[in-house]
This record gives sequence, structure tokens and C-alpha cells, in this order.
Amino acid sequence: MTAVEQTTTPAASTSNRVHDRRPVTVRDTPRVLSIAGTDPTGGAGIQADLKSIAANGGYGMAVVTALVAQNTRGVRSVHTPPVGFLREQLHAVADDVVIDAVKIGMLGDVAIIDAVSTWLQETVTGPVVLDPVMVATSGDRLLRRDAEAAMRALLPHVDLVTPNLPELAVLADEPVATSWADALAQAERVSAQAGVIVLVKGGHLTGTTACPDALVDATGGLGGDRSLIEFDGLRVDTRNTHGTGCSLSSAMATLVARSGSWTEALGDAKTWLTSSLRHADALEVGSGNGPINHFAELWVSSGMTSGRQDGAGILSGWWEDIAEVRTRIDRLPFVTTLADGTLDPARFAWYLQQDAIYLRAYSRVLARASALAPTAEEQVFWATGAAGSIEAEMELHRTWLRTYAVSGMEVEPSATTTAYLDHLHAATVDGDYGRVVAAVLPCYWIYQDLGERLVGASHAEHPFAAWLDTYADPAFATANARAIEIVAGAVARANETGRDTMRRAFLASAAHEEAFFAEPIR
Ligand SMILES: Nc1ncnc2c1ncn2[C@@H]1O[C@H](COP(=O)(O)OP(=O)(O)OP(=O)(O)O)[C@@H](O)[C@H]1O
Ligand SMILES: Cc1ncc(CO)c(N)n1
Repeated sequence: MTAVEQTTTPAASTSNRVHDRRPVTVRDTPRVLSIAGTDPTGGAGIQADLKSIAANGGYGMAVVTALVAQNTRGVRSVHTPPVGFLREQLHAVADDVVIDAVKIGMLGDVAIIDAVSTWLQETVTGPVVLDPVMVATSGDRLLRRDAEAAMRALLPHVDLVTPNLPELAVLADEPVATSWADALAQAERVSAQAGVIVLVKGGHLTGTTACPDALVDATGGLGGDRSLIEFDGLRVDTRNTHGTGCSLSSAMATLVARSGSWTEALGDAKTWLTSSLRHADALEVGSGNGPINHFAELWVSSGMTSGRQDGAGILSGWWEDIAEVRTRIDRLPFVTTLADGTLDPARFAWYLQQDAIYLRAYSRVLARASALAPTAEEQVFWATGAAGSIEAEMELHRTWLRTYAVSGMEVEPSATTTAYLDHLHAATVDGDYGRVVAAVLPCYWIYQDLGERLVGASHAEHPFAAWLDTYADPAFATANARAIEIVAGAVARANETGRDTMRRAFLASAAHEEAFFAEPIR
């Protein structure tokens, strides 16, 4: 393969960094060096780095800082070779090979940090990514506490740092952020202080189905003078997350050397990582927190493995398939004006009337799901949903539609409402439980997801506050989570044809949701 070489500077530099951000020499197959500790079970550390670099299109090289006796359950002991030998390894690589990007992982102690820092400053001209490894997923320390200050001092010598939330707190020398907004503010301070770009990782956020990541550059060097770029992500329901941090940082080093853009690199890395997490359970490596499946996409696309996933994995794939639908819904004038309060009340009333018609029919579809349910628990769940749906319809007439003095008016379903309901009814005709529950799911899931954002727009004087606040009902979030689980169970039991039918029912309902939100304002 011919390398296409082109030198770019991905980010401008001002601030108090000691070197200008290193330029990137873009190359098809960049030569990427990982400097890190080992994991003999292959899921984290330098073994994960080599897999991640290869999976993302780079040529991987490895200099070992420390040998770690660990597995998926935890760390047993660490053996650190003399630091002089670390220097010999670094020089052996650099004396012979052009290094297009560097990823740094476990450093362990002050002597190692100093040796790597000196070598970086003397030798490396390409982009450097630092994963400030401090504690393993299992909770075991991988960095001596007395080396934390040296880790902070290393920041100005690298281009990108990728802390999880506890590591970010150590770098900022502050308490751990408890919300995503706090984490972004903390990252901004670290970025301004050290002149480094910070990739904030949301893997450790609790109480949310989201798993966001963000790039923060206080110098505004992220393209278009931006200082923050956020990437939404859906949390994959798996305990097999060993080595996600190692894998992400190596993917970033590789992808920035291929594209010249940190933003593009994170978009691609996150898509790849999410898919590798989705296929993690199939590996069955170890009994603790197992590794991700670095090559899943390549194996599936080359026909090497079937790519059979568990139900939850399949559903997060569907959710990603409708990512564009969800983005378009967020941008619809009906949704944006509902959020900022400028929505014409007449348009809102018209929407509510259509919603009332919808809820009444939706209740009957949920009742059908209840009738077809394979277990008493699922039967109760859908019956409860059916009751809730018709109660919501009656409540609409008692409250909002009365406020708008249109309660007595007979309203016809619009063409859009009719099309959505026809689709739901069609899903019930052949008595296929999977098809019915897949078809009803987008109404739960998209509503819940959109609601999480709309609740944030509500305040005491907001004209639609009472409506927006209904989205915050925790019972709805619980019902949504259970509906997702039930559909995941049904898809896991289905054969290939059944799965395809379910997926098509789900995607079609998502498209009907978009049309429904689009219709009030054209
Ligand atoms: N369950 C999950 N589903 C989807 N993405 C995840 C999940 N867990 C972690 N990630 C992603 O993996 C990357 C690493 O995040 P995390 O915050 O877990 O880092 P870490 O703690 O350094 O990882 P490690 O487990 O290797 O120590 C981030 O991009 C994060 O969004
Ligand atoms: C060597 C090594 N680096 C990083 C991590 C973090 O997951 C780990 N468990 N082991």
C-alpha cells in the first residue's frame, strides 16, 4: 500500500505548554508505539493496545514499562525491570523505525515517568496520547500515589490525555466530578493549566443509560475555534469492559495519525469501541470483567464469525441504526420550540389532540402484547402499560385539552397519525409477540430519550413547564428500561427471520415517531 503522507497541525497552541502541539504526518498505516504495562490475559495493557492499533489500521509496536501478573479478576503483583532497560527499549525502536504516533499507558512510578518524559522531549515528533492509568477496572492501583504529581508534570509534554473521571480528578487535584457538566468544567481547567487536549470519558458515570465522551481544548483548537466537542454514546449492557481505556487511547493515537483530526478520530474510535463492547460477551474470556472484542467488526464482515450477539447487543445496534432519526427529531421545529417555550399554543393543542388519538389506539396494541406475552410478568407489564396509556389519554382531555378549550371538538386522526397506527395494528395481525413488542418499543424509548433533554429545558416560568415535567417521571424511565429488556429477551429467542421482522418493525416505528413530531409545524 502506498502511504499518502501529508503534514497537518491538528490543533493550534498558545497557553503555557512547553512544546507546540506536535504536527501529525498522516499515513494510511501509521507506525504506532505503545509504552505500557502488560496483561497476560490479553484484555488490557500493551496486549490490548496492539490489538486496538491493528483493528484501527495501524502497525503496532510495544515497549514494556512493567510486567503485571493480572487477569480479568484483578492484579496480583507487578515486576518493574530496571529503568535503564526501559530506555534501551525506547532507543532501540526510535533508532530504527519512524514513529508516527505514541500511546502511553501504565507508567507505575516516578522514575519511569521521568525516563519516558525525557525520551519524548528528545525524540518524538508525532502526536502523543497519554492514558493516565492509575487504577485497574478491578480497583487495584497501577500508579504509586507518590507519582501523581509527576503524572501532572507530564501533561504539558503530551498532546491528548484520556482520563476516566477519578483520574481526571487527580490531574485537576480536585474531588471527583459527580455530574457530566462538572467533569467538563474540570477538564477545561486541566486543559488550560497544562495546554493539553483532554478526552473526558463517561464510562464511570452512574444512573444513566448514556455513555458520553468529549474532547476539551481550552485553546479552542478543535476546529472552528471550538473548545468542546461531545460525543453521545449508548451504554452497552455488559460487564466485559476490561481494557476499554487502553483500547480507546491506542485507537485515538492510530486514528489521529490516519486522519489528522482528533475529532474525526474520536468519532471513529467510539463507533468501533461500542461495536467491540457489543460483541464482548461472546468471547467468554475469564470470570471477572472480561475483554472487549477488538476484531469483531472485521471478523463479522469477512465471514469469519457469525457475529451472533445477545439480545441487548442487538438492541443497541438498532438504537444506533436510528441515530440519524433521533438527531433529526431533536432538531425539529416542534421540538426546539417546545423546549424554548416559543411554540404556538394552537400547534401544541393540535399535537395533543393527535397524541390523544394515538394513545387510545396504542393502549389497545399494548393490550395485544399483553395477550401474547409468554410469561405472567410480561403479561402484567404490557397490561399495565395499556392501562397507563388510556389513562394518559383521559388525563389529556381533563387537563391540557380543556385548557385550550377544545375538549368537546371531535378531531380526525391526521394522515401521519393514521399511518403510524396502521403500522402498529399490522404488527399485531399475525400474533407474533416479537413483532408487536419491537413495534411498540420506539414510542417508549425515543420518548424517554428525548424527555431527558426536554426536562433540562423546563423552569418555573416556562409556558409548557407542566408538560415538560411529565417527562421526568421516574416510573416512565423504569418502564422504558423494562420494555427494552423484554424486547431484548424476545430478540434473543427469535431466529434470523424473526429478528429481521422485529428490526423492521422497530425501524418503521422510529420513522413514524419522527413524522409524528414533524407534523405539527411544517
Ligand atoms: N458499558 C459501556 N458501553 C459503552 N461504552 C463504554 C462502556 N464502558 C465504557 N465505555 C467507553 O469506553 C471508554 C473508556 O471509558 P472508561 O471511563 O470506562 O475508561 P477507563 O476507566 O479508563 O477504562 P478501563 O476500564 O480500561 O480502566 C470510553 O469511551 C467510554 O465511553
Ligand atoms: C497494564 C495495564 N494497564 C492498564 C490497565 C487498566 O485497565 C490494566 N488493567 N493493566
